[in-house]
Amino acid sequence: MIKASGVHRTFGGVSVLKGVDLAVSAGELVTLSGPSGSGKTALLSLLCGFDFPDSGSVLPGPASWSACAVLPQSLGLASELTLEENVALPLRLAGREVTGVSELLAELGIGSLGARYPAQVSFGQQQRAALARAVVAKPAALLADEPTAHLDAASAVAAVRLLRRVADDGTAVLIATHHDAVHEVADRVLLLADGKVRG
Ligand SMILES: Nc1ncnc2c1ncn2[C@@H]1O[C@H](COP(=O)(O)OP(=O)(O)OP(=O)(O)O)[C@@H](O)[C@H]1O
Repeated sequence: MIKASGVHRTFGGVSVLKGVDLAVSAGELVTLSGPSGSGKTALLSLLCGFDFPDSGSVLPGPASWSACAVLPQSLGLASELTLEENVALPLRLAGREVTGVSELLAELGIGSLGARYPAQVSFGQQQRAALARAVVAKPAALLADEPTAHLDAASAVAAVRLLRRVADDGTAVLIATHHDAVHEVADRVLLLADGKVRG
């Protein structure tokens, strides 16, 4: 479950989020649209506990990869680990068997790059590895910020198909995106504008 109730957040005296309410249930894929600078990234940061609201409450907040996986715009891959090791990380941290890593990389078209380090692949390839890392542990919640922003059309199709399947398998998925291809597979499309969520 992903939830925001009455969330307010001000940066440097500018009120960006002015009472945001939203809820995403297990098995639901919800997209968040809104103009550049409307606060989509700020809201995802609050929901995953990277930041804290001035008032109001959020779920899940700070959590493990298995409870809430995050695909930030900056990706956050560990530079000292190969792509394969990055993707395996949530499973290792949870003490779980490492399985499904090469299948995910292959599904996203980067099956031959698993032994490379992030600096040795393109940003779009890094983005696909970060997506694989976000879904590998079948998290209860998944927050993705512009997950197709750096992908070509074919790679974006594979990414969108994977995100939809993850939701169908029971994860609550919230995606900030400008891409129609992602909105098209959503159960609901929300709009963040003037500091509030509608839709
Ligand atoms: N840590 C911060 N410190 C100061 N201002 C911030 C901070 N985080 C966000 N902001 C401001 O909050 C507003 C919303 O930014 P945010 O990145 O959330 O927008 P966005 O909707 O994700 O935009 P985009 O679609 O371009 O990614 C912007 O005006 C931004 O400058």
